Amino acid sequence: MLRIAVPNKGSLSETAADMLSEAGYAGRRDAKELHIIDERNGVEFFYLRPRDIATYVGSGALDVGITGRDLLIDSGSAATETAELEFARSTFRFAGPAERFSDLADLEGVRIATSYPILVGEFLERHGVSATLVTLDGAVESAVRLGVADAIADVVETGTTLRKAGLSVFGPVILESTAVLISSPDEKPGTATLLRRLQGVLVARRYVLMDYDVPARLLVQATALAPGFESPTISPLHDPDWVAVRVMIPRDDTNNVMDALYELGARAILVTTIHAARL
Ligand SMILES: Nc1ncnc2c1ncn2[C@@H]1O[C@H](COP(=O)(O)OP(=O)(O)OP(=O)(O)O)[C@@H](O)[C@H]1O
Ligand SMILES: O=P(O)(O)OC[C@H]1O[C@H](OP(=O)(O)OP(=O)(O)O)[C@H](O)[C@@H]1O
Ligand SMILES: [Mg+2]
Repeated sequence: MLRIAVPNKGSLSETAADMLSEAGYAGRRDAKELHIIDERNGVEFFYLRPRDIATYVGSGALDVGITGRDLLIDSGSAATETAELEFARSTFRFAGPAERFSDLADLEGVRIATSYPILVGEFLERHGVSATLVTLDGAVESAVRLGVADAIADVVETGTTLRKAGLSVFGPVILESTAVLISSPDEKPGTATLLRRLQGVLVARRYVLMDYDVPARLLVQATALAPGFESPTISPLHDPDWVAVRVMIPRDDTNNVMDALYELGARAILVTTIHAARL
C-alpha cells in the first residue's frame, strides 16, 4: 500500500485535501484524524505537520507527500521533488526597515529572524554573506519591532504582513516556492498513478472543453484561434456546409476565445468544465 503524507494544518492542508478528493481518494472526516486507510485505492494517508512531511518521506518511513518546496529544502531531507502542484505559490524574501536595508551586502554581520534557518543559511553561504540567524516558529515579521533581529527572511505572498510590520523586501529572491509532491529516494510502485491522478486534477482545473459549430470553409481560421491540446475533434453536421468542433482551451482564455470565434462566424459555442482527465 502506498503511504502518503498530507498536511494536517496550515495553508496547504485544505487545498491538498481538495485535490486528493478530486483525484478520487478518500479523505478524513474530522480534523483530528491522523491516519486513514483508503482500501478502494490501495493507499494510506498520514496527516502530518507540513514541516515534518519531508523528514518522513526522506527517511523512507512514508513513500510520498505533499508539502511546500521551501519546507522541503529547509528540512535538508533526502526526499525529492516529483511535481509542482500549482497552489500555495509564494516567494521567500529578505525584508527589513527600508532606510537600513537595500541590498544583500547590508546583511553582513546583522541578525536575521527566520523559521527557515537551513534554507536561509545555505543561501547566505552561497552568496558569501555572514550573518547571525535567529530561529523563530512563526510571525517573524514582529522580530524587528521587538528588537530580537535587524531583518527577517520569510514567506511573502501579497506582502500585506510585511507592510503592516513596516518592513520592505530587499535583495534577491531567495526562492520561488509552491506546493509540491515529494517522493522517497527509492520510488514506490503506485507513485506514478498518484502523480497521474493529481496531474489530471490540475488539467481539469486549468482547462475547459469548448464545443462550437462553424461553417466548414472557416474551419482553418477557427482552429487557429483555439488549436486545442493536441488536435481539435471535428465532427460532421447534418448540414454539409457546417462542422462541429470540440477543443480543450485554457480556462482563463474562455471568453476571449468565445468572442473571437463568434466574430469569425462560429455559433452554438458551449463551454463545459472538465471533471477529470488523463492526458
Ligand atoms: N500566505 C501564504 N501564501 C502562500 N503560501 C504560503 C503562505 N503562508 C505559507 N505558505 C506556504 O505554505 C507552506 C506551509 O507553511 P506552514 O506550515 O508555515 O503553514 P502555515 O499556513 O504558515 O501554517 P502555520 O504557520 O499556521 O503552521 C509553505 O510552503 C509556505 O511557503
Ligand atoms: O505576504 P502575505 O500575503 O501577507 O503572506 C505572508 C505571510 O503568510 C504566512 O504567515 P502565516 O499566517 O502562516 O503565519 P506564520 O508566520 O505564523 O507562519 C507567512 O509566514 C507570512 O507571514
Ligand atoms: Mg506560517
